[in-house]
Amino acid sequence: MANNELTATGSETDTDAETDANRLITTAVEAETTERTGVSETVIETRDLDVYYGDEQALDSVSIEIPEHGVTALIGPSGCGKSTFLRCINRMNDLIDACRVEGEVVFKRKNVYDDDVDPVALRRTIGQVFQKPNPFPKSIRENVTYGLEVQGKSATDEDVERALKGAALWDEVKDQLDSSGLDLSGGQQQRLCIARAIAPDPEVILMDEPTSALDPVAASKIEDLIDDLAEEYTVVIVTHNMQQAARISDKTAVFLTGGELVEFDETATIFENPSDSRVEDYITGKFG
Ligand SMILES: Nc1ncnc2c1ncn2[C@@H]1O[C@H](COP(=O)(O)OP(=O)(O)OP(=O)(O)O)[C@@H](O)[C@H]1O
Repeated sequence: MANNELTATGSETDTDAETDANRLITTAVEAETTERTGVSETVIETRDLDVYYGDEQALDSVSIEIPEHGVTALIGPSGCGKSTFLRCINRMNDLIDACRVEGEVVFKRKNVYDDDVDPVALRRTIGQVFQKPNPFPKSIRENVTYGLEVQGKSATDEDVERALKGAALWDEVKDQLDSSGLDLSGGQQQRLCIARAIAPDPEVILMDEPTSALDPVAASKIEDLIDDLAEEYTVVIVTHNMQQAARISDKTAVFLTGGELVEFDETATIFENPSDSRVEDYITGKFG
């Protein structure tokens, strides 16, 4: 959990730990080198989104406008509905029988829950990368070409090279494209999954804690990659790591227990000057 990471700074008292946590986060915000400023169009908008698993409500009337390009981070304590929210965007929740969605998820002016939306096609336009790298037990090349071939398109060598370069993996694997994707390291496997997600040329990439199963060096490479991807794609990322959110995101949404979206703003504002005292309490480690 982020709290543990933030307080594992050798501080002797809670107050010291809080100060250290704030300093770490502020430094991360200040250190963010890529400033993607300017007005961006909304690409995903949810309106009064409620989600239930059986009788349990997981999201409570969430309305948000996510801008095109850049990185939007979703943070909040365990069980507050971050992954549920992410899965609504490309209808991955359809695969969970007990899940019921009410309200709207508008992607480029179209409600993705309209009857005429094909969820499989939607998931190619809104790709997803999961917490644990999950390459197919196939060659590196086949992992990348899969997304194009299920659309009935033949994938060229150029397509493979483009996707692997886009995922910052090409130089490491260009001489072993026919080896199994499972023989790669964890970090390389995650970049292969990113290459697979970008091969069909999506507009949005959803990432659910994409670095939490990786060592710090591999995680740092993925963070750099996310920064590059955000030039071309809209990236929405769930993270438990507040320093990571501060480092890599342009905007941050804070969810709290009960599936409530409490605050959504520029990342610097969320970490340095949040409006809601519950956000400040969460960020300074008072709960969560
Ligand atoms: N497949 C499911 N079936 C039933 N309940 C679920 C399912 N997935 C999530 N939930 C419940 O919905 C709520 C929100 O869960 P979700 O995984 O979206 O939260 P989260 O903020 O992503 O949590 P974490 O940070 O621990 O991953 C929780 O109470 C969880 O138990």
